[in-house]
Amino acid sequence: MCWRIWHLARKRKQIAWDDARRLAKRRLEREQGRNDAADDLSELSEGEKEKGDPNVSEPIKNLSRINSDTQIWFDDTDKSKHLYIVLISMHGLVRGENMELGRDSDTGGQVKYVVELARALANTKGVDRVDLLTRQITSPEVDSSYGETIEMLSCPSHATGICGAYIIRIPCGPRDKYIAKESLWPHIPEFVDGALNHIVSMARALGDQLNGGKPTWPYVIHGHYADAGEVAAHLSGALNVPMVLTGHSLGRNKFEQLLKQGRLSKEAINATYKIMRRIEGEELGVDAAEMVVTSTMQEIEEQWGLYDGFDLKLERKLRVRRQRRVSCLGRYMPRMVVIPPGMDFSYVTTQDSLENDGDLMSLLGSDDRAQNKTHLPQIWSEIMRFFTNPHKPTILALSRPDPKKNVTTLLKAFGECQLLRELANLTLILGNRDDIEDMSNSSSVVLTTVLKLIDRYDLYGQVAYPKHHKQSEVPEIYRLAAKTKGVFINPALVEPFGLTLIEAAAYGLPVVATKNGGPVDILKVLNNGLLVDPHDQNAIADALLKLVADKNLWAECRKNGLRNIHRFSWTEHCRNYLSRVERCRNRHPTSRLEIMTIPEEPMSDSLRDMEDISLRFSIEGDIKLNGEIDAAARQKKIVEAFTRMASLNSNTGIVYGPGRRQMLFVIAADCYDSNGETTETFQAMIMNVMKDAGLCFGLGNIGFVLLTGSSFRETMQALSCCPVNIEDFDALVCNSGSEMYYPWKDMVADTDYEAHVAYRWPGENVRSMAMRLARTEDGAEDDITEYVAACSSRCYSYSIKPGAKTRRIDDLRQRLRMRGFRCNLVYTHAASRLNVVPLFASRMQALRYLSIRWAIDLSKVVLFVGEKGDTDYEDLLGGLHKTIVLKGTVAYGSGKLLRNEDNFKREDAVAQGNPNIKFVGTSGGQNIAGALVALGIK
Ligand SMILES: O=c1ccn([C@@H]2O[C@H](COP(=O)(O)OP(=O)(O)O[C@H]3O[C@H](CO)[C@@H](O)[C@H](O)[C@H]3O)[C@@H](O)[C@H]2O)c(=O)[nH]1
Ligand SMILES: O=P(O)(O)OC[C@H]1O[C@](O)(CO)[C@@H](O)[C@@H]1O
Repeated sequence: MCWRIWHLARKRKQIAWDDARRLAKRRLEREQGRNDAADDLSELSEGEKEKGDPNVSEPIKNLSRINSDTQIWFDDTDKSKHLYIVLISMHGLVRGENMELGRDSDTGGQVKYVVELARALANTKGVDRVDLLTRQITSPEVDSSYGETIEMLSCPSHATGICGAYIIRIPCGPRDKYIAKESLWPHIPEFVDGALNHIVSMARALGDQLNGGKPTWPYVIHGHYADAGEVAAHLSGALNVPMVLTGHSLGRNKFEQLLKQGRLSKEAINATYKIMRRIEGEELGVDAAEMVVTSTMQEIEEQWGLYDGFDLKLERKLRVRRQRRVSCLGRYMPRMVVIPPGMDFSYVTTQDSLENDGDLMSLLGSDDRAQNKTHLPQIWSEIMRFFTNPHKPTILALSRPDPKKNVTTLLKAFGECQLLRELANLTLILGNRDDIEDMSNSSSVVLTTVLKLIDRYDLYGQVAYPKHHKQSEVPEIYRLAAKTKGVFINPALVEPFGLTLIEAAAYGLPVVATKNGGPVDILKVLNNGLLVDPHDQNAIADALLKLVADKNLWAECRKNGLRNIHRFSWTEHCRNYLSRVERCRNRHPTSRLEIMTIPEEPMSDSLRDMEDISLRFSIEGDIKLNGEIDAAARQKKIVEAFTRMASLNSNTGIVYGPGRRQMLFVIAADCYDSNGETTETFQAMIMNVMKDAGLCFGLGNIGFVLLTGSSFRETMQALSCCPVNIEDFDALVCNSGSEMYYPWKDMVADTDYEAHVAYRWPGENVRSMAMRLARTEDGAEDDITEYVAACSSRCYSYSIKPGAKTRRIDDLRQRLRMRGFRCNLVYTHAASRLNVVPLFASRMQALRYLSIRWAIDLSKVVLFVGEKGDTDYEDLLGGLHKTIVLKGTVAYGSGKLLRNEDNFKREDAVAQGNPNIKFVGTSGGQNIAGALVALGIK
């Protein structure tokens, strides 16, 4: 026993020591990065003063507006915009009515936030349509409403009851399973492709309806939480439209808090919460976002401030340079703005602000109506039945059953404070449950601990913990607590914002709240309660006692909360939000994306679908104009038309350049020998794929694309040894996705594509820095040198000396981020070469670009790869396309230089058992044909 204790203590010490070392190292690296950047940016030379930053398109006089709270949306100009806005909240069970908040740790404030935001934005002048994209879940474990492809959000405040806000459900991952947010990561590429299909169809349909046939691309794509932040980054890159990010809750912060608790090692935290994968999603969101919306200043300074890609001082410095129209030397930081969420006041009544406890008296049996309690909310009796003395004030805690909400410390505080137990009851609303055994592991641990603590302190008759409540009953729960002159408490270890605090204030309930996170800012505005250290149970008990026992303080806090709650308004949020988005719109989709493909012979199905799309919009128009039209029947029709529209692309063939194509075969096998020279397997593999394609489908029906890490010149050289015509390729994508050429168009480079991916490219500014940072500390000067022959304006290539050590991709990317440089990095040629390309350039993004331009359904694309490849190999495996892995074609990959496996594992990036991937033994015809049959495409 002694030995075990000694061993445990030693282990704890070791964890603490390792973490301290890790943190110190990171801090040092960050400091170095910031100093580097600060040094470069410190002087504004005469030359720089002349140069304008290419990323700044707005005139200086407008820039001040972004800092101004007085100028708001549509103060000044054109009110006849037709904006299409895309919001994404990937995880959780999202629906417009009867939300299942608190069902598990995925279903909380964010679900409510995004649905209310979608409604409020759609209700704002100038906004035509808002799509809230989320994951479709068609599992018997959950309600069938989560499997509906489209849900029209009702808007009670709108005269017609609808406002143009929709929830669009995109399938990804296993169709019949609910997947917790921690396990969604490998399915992100599939969600991106599905979302892209939807957005493109919608942009074209809206364009037909409102814009004379010119697609109405999203005004902004807004990702919520790390997972959707990553989705939004890819989508905004694919379309070149502005991106906004809201974190809701941040991984680095959660990680630090969990380490501080000292119960779990870094490895255990990572295994449970996939925290490093999540942090990378957040960093990528910061790389790509024009703007980050936060709920409080604390979130910017103390939470986003922990990220490699953000530094408040550096961001300010860059902003000043932009305002002075001085070059930012290729560095970029997103603008962070505080726009707190609003409250849905439709459930708040004037009674809530009045001193009136009549209903409570009747519930408690002390007035004339005691015999007739039927008019009282059911949930009141559900709570009151727990209490021996229901006349006491109730302390209310309402949260998801998540360990970080820290209700166990609250129970200890209550259980161990005799005076508090005498003065008050405690009500715990912790989601809904039928059987604790059926809850997710973390939720059932919370509930079990709660029950054990109630038993330990013998709190029977003093604590209520009802099993069920509906969303519509939540206002009644706050109301009841207010009527008993109770207090709301949020003791979370860290609370990024805290919607429950503004809800409590709106119903006249004073609060005690954690001092870690958003509540600090909320209480500054509302001044309706006390802040506490959530780790200190005595402080919690003292604060509760103060508010319960001091009638004047209680009344003062109630009054302040009610008086100031209007500061949290969705209408204001939207006006402020749109004004700020308007100021950061420096990127626009290339006009190439506007090309609509016309089927050679118009298909009757397609025409019918087109009619349906128009029908759908006229239906919406009807509903908006005449409230009396039967919304339910219309909704059904809309869904039918929408579903047919979604399949529109797949019904048409692909028509472009050289002719009509039914499918696209994309060759992306990285065939290099150990020296990085292209092997003969490359030519043999191309020949076989083309031969097999011809045998299966007839050559003219298949389009071919090559995706490679080689330069254009090297690619041409390698293909010239191939007994196939270069013109047989419809496109060559070179230098790891940064350049695109069309052999059927005199081999010209697609300059639109280059412009499309160039956004945020630091160009010459990163050229020598990338090389310097890629060397390890103990490396020699000539370990890595520029490989000029492969360089181009959008790709810097570097040779790596055989046997030399270089930094892994994740390490190098982190160092560049710390200096404000945003790039995509790829090791290619069997790790003998590094390509530094624009952030939005990649082989996968090139494929997405072609899919939009040529109106290709991505599920009709077959990608041929080896068993390994360049460091972007993993990116090629996920998505809607099919993949055939040609075994034995690639002997040497670059994968070992991708990332430190301590960070996150391959299974957090690539979906296991993906049915869209088939392996074939050799590239022989029978095998490829067999794989195509197995993939359901022959
Ligand atoms: O049993 C429950 C538990 C919660 N809720 C509701 O769910 C929401 C919970 O929101 P919040 O208290 O803000 O916490 P989280 O669920 O953790 O939400 C995340 O996202 C919110 C919106 O950004 C932020 O306010 C939070 O700080 C952040 O942790 C509130 O509307 C509650 O009324 C219920 O209806 N029933
Ligand atoms: O940081 P964590 O623990 O993942 O949790 C916070 C998140 O939980 C949820 O609130 C559920 O709504 C997320 O959507 C939210 O943003």
